[in-house]
Amino acid sequence: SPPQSLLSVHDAVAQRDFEPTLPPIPDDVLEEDDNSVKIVSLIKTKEPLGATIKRDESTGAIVVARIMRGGAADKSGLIHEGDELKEVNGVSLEYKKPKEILPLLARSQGEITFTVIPAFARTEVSSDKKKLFVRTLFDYDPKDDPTIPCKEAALAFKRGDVIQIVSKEEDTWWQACRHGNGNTWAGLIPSQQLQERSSSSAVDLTPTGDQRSFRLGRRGSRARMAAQARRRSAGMDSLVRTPTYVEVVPYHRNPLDPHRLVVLVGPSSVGVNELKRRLLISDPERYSVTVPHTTREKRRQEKDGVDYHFVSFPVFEEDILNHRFIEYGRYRGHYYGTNLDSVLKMMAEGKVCLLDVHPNKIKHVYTFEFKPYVVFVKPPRIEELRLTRRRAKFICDEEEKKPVRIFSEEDFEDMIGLAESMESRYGHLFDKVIVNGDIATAFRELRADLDELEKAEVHWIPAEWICSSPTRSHSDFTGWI
Ligand SMILES: Nc1ncnc2c1ncn2[C@@H]1O[C@H](COP(=O)(O)OP(=O)(O)OP(=O)(O)O)[C@@H](O)[C@H]1O
Repeated sequence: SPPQSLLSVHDAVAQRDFEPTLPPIPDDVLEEDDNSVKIVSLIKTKEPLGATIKRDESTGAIVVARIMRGGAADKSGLIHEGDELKEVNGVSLEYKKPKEILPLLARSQGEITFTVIPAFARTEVSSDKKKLFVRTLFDYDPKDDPTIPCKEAALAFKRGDVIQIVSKEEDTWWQACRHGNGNTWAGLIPSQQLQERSSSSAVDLTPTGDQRSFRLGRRGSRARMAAQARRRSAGMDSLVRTPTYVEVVPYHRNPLDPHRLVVLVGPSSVGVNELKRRLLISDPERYSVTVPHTTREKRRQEKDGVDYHFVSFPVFEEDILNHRFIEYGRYRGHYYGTNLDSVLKMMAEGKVCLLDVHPNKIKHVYTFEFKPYVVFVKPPRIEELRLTRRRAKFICDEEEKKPVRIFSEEDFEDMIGLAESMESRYGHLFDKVIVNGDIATAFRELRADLDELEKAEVHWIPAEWICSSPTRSHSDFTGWI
């Protein structure tokens, strides 16, 4: 039994300069998970304990990353790799970063008490980590599905819902249940293979040539003709795999973590800038945008780092080669661009950074470091565009004689067409869709959604952010105790 083995550990190590003991658990400590919590005391000398700790990115827990062979922690036999540390000398580690914990430990000498959840107990407690969760990328209503073997046994869902897959035994029908509403029974859903096979609709994969420029070239008549040609050829292009499900994992945001990057995308002139502007003025303390980089000369009234980051050609080009630019372009002989470092800077300042890019740029920030929350701004139906944009003017092309003009029917059609191709091509990356009909309504909806994001206990983020990031250097900070 555990006490027996601990005693023998005690005997084995009592002669040395540290002394593991297992004191009784005080009544007031963590009583809700009583049987999974263990209190461990070690006597610490000037020597380190011989362990490293890190923060588990998906749960936010502080866990033992490594036990160094032959070190004090190792010899005690009381702490193991994967154990979660809850408290040190009665001080809760919740929301603490490894680098804040290290001084706590460095200061202590003599008896040092850890409250831990052993790794074996943790796997039961947080077995959510083992479960398979997916975000659905299509609407599913069994009532409209003639192929489902039993409509009553099916699970309906809306695109964007998070569901748990409980069985993949059959190739055609999987079993899934909703997360968190207490319903434990599962329902049938189409398997990935089945869904891919049954939706034979072609998805337009043509590159959408409208590089959403950052305030530089606007779409001129040539671009418009190209857009029309693209739309005509739509459907003749290669088929893509239909988006079905994407694996997600829970992420519990530590209040001290940077805010998620908010990426706003949408067809040109749909109103992305307008919404961004309203967010910024609604709460300038909270929201911010990045300062672009440029190689052009600083004008007298401009401030470096405020209007632009003014850099030389070689510096700019080196950053291009190092993939530091999310997007960049040349205008009148000079480079302009949005650099990853300026995004990180805003995030480090505790701001909600708003980034406005073409959806084909999302991939540059599609990592755990940025945790992008992607909002797609979509035009309403054409009737509503006509009504709401009656008086709106937009910048269509700086090269044209009349760079600012009112919307034409053709502009509305282009906007809707582009929105459709963006949605079919990048829709799997969108966390939220806002229809920008009436601007006040769209803004309210966006603002409310971002407020909710701030408060959310669990964020469902793509599993690929956790699994395939080899260089999570600073978030996977390892502290040496
Ligand atoms: N819901 C709306 N109702 C009326 N006018 C709108 C609405 N949304 C945006 N506008 C107006 O439409 C014009 C274009 O909007 P905006 O500049 O925000 O587009 P954008 O998506 O940022 O375009 P671009 O990518 O080309 O810069 C602006 O004059 C803006 O005020």
